[in-house]
Amino acid sequence: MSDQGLFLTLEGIDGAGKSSHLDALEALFKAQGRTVVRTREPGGTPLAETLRGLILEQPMDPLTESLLVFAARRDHIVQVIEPALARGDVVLCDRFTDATFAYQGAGRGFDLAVLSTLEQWAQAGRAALPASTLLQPHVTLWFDLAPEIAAQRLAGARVPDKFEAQPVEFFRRVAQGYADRASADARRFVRIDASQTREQVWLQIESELTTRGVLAGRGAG
Ligand SMILES: Nc1ncnc2c1ncn2[C@@H]1O[C@H](COP(=O)(O)OP(=O)(O)O)[C@@H](O)[C@H]1O
Ligand SMILES: Cc1cn([C@H]2C[C@H](O)[C@@H](COP(=O)(O)OP(=O)(O)O)O2)c(=O)[nH]c1=O
Repeated sequence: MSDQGLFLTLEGIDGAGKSSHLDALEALFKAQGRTVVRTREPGGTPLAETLRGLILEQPMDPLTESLLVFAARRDHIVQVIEPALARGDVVLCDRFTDATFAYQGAGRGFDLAVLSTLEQWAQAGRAALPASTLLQPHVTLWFDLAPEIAAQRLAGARVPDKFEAQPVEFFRRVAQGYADRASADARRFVRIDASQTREQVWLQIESELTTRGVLAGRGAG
């Protein structure tokens, strides 16, 4: 029997601490004999990484931002994510469509129905799934942290990009956007209490993945 691919995403507001666990997650799956494709959004292909530079640095209106995010995602899905899942790999992706609904939707206040339409268009005509089926992660680790704490963690940690420079009110809306996505899809979302220490956060991740059978063996998901 061939392995099934596993699509695992990490989400949360900037500074929630998700990037701090990518190395350990990759090592965890590799130790189980899985091939891991580690990637990110916006990005993950040469074209999408070019678009990432524009999205993170250039001022633009919310529709332009959404179109670029979905253009990058289309390329990423077609070139990287679907082929990896078809091979049976673990796709470990730092952000995916939930981030668009949280940042462009809740954060910027852009129309959620238009985002849903763009989501469908960005996935139209893909080989691996029927046209009516949207590619979604199997599991999403949602790093939930109060925006004030995230801002404290980020202060001085790195040069802020366009999003990280937003005021705390923006991140309150983004956090609410994630909470709404999580309650609408409670089976997929795993809430991680990101206010704890790195070690405690990691223990939560391991425990949740084990409980959900994701680490139970090859092909789980
Ligand atoms: N559990 C934690 N407690 C305190 N600081 C943390 C924790 N996790 C990460 N950090 C620090 O917070 C900052 C943001 O973490 P990072 O992993 O880059 O967040 P994200 O990828 O979600 O934006 C970094 O300086 C990191 O070292
Ligand atoms: C995927 C995605 C990211 N973003 C934003 C969220 C983040 O602020 C930024 C990049 O995310 P991230 O890679 O987490 O940033 P960093 O490398 O600085 O930790 O892009 C959107 O606004 N919409 C999207 O659809």
